[in-house]
Amino acid sequence: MTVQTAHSSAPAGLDADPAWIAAHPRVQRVPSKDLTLFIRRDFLSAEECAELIDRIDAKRRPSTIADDNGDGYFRTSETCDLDHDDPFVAAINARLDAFAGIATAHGEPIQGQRYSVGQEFKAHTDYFDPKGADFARYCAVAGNRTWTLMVYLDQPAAGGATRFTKIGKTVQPETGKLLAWNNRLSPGQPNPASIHHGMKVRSGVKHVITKWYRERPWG
Ligand SMILES: O=C(O)CCC(=O)C(=O)O
Ligand SMILES: [Fe+2]
Repeated sequence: MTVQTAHSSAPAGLDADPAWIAAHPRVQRVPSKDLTLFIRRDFLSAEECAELIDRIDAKRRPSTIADDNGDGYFRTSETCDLDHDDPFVAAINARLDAFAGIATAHGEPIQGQRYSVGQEFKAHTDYFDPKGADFARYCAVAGNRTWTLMVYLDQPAAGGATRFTKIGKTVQPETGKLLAWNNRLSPGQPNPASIHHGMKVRSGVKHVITKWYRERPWG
C-alpha cells in the first residue's frame, strides 16, 4: 500500500494551480474577481521566522528597483539574498515550492526584506513591465514573474501592512502568515490588479521573505 501525503503528491508544474493552493489546510481565498490572492496564517513557526530574521539582519543591503522612476524614496527597505546552500533555507524553499505546486527550477532564490521605522515599498507590481527599459535585463532568460509567495516574519508595533490598492484589500503583518498571489491574468499577460504597497512601518521593525516564480527555469 502506498500512502500519499500532500507533499508526495505535490504537482511540480510550471505554473501554480489555484485549486491546489486552495485545497491546503487553513488556506483562505480573498474574495476578488480581479486578483487570485490566498492567505495562510502560521505557515512558518515563530522559531522558523526568528531563524530567517537572523540571516536577513546579518547580510542586508539597500533594496533596489527595476525601471527607476526617479523617486529615491520609492523602496527604502533593505534586502538580503538568502543562501540556498544553507540547509535551513533550502528546507523552507522546498515548503514554499510544495505549497505553490511549482517546480523548484522555476523559483528565484528567496529574498528577505527588512523595514525599519519610516521605510516602505510604494505601490508596485512584482512582474516586470514588458515595455519597461529593464525588461530584457531581468527577463531575457527566465521570463517574467508568475506567482509571488510572501511570508511575514514578525509584526511591527504599528504600520507595515501590505495594501493591494486596486482591489482594496489590506493585509496586516502577523508572524508566520503567508500570502500567495498570481501576477498574471493568463500566460504572458500581466495582471495590473496585482499592484500592492508595502506600507511604512510606524513603530518597530518588519521582516518578510519574498519568493517569486518565473515563466521559465531560473538561471
Ligand atoms: O513588504 C511588503 O508588505 C510587500 C513587499 C513586496 O511587495 C515586495 O518585496 O515585492
Ligand atoms: Fe511586491
